[in-house]
Amino acid sequence: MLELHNVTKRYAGKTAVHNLDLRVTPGKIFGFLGPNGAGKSTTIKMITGILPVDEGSISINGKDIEKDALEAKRQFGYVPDTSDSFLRLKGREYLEFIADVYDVPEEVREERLARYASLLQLNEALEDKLHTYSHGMRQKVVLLGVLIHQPDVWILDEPLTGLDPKSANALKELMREQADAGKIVFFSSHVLEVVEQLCDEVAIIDEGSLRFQGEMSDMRQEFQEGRNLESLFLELTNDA
Ligand SMILES: Nc1ncnc2c1ncn2[C@@H]1O[C@H](COP(=O)(O)OP(=O)(O)OP(=O)(O)O)[C@@H](O)[C@H]1O
Repeated sequence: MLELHNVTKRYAGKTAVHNLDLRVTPGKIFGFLGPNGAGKSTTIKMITGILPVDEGSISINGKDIEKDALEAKRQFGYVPDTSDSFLRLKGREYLEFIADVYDVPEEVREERLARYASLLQLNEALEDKLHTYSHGMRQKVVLLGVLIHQPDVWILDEPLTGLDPKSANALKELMREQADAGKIVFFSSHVLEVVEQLCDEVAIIDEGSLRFQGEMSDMRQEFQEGRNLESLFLELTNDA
C-alpha cells in the first residue's frame, strides 16, 4: 500500500502540492494525471524521498519515507523522467551494481537480465557506457534496474516519453504483468490515451490539488457516461 496523508510542498513560498491525500492498493496500475506544472513530479520526488515533505506524511507498505527511510526505499523501484546518473558505467555494470545493492542472487539476476534486456531490446548496448545512450535507452536501462530486483512498488515518472512504439508496448505489458502479480504500479503521465488504455485507477491533480481519485469506470460515470477522458480532464483542470 502506498499512502499520502495531507501532503504539502512549497517552493520559496509557492505551494506546489497542497494537502494531497492518496491511497494506492496492490494489484493496480495507478495513473497520476495532470497538466504541466500540476505537481506530479514534486509528488513523486516526495514519495521517493528525494524531496522532503513540508507537511503531512507518506508511507510505503507501512514504512514512513522520512522516519524509516531505508526500509521505505527497499519497497520500491523508481524510474525518473530523465536519468543522468552513473553515466561512466557500462549498462551491464550499472545493472550489476543495482543487483548488488538489492542482494539479488547471481542466478536470478542473470535470468532476469536475459529476459528483460531482450524484451526491451537492450542486449547489445549493455557493453556500452551509459553516456553514449539516447534518452530512451537510458530510460530502459533504469527500468531494467527496477525489473532486476522486482520491488513491490513501481514508481515511474512519465515512463513512456521518448520510448519507441515497440519498447513502449513492451513496457505497457510489463506494467500489466507486475500489477497482475499483486504489485503497485504508480505512474505519472499527461498522455490521456495511455492512461485510458492502461490504468485501473486514476488520480487527477491540478495546481497542486487533487481533483479526482477513483476507478476509471467511476470517473466516467461520475462525469456522464460516454464522454471521453480528454473532455473530463479539461473540465477537471479548468483548461476547457
Ligand atoms: N525546484 C523548484 N523550484 C521552484 N518551483 C518549482 C521547482 N520544481 C517545480 N516547481 C514548480 O512547482 C509546480 C509543480 O511542478 P512539477 O514539476 O511538480 O509539475 P509536473 O506536474 O511534474 O509538471 P510536468 O508535467 O511539466 O513535468 C510548478 O509550478 C513548478 O514551476
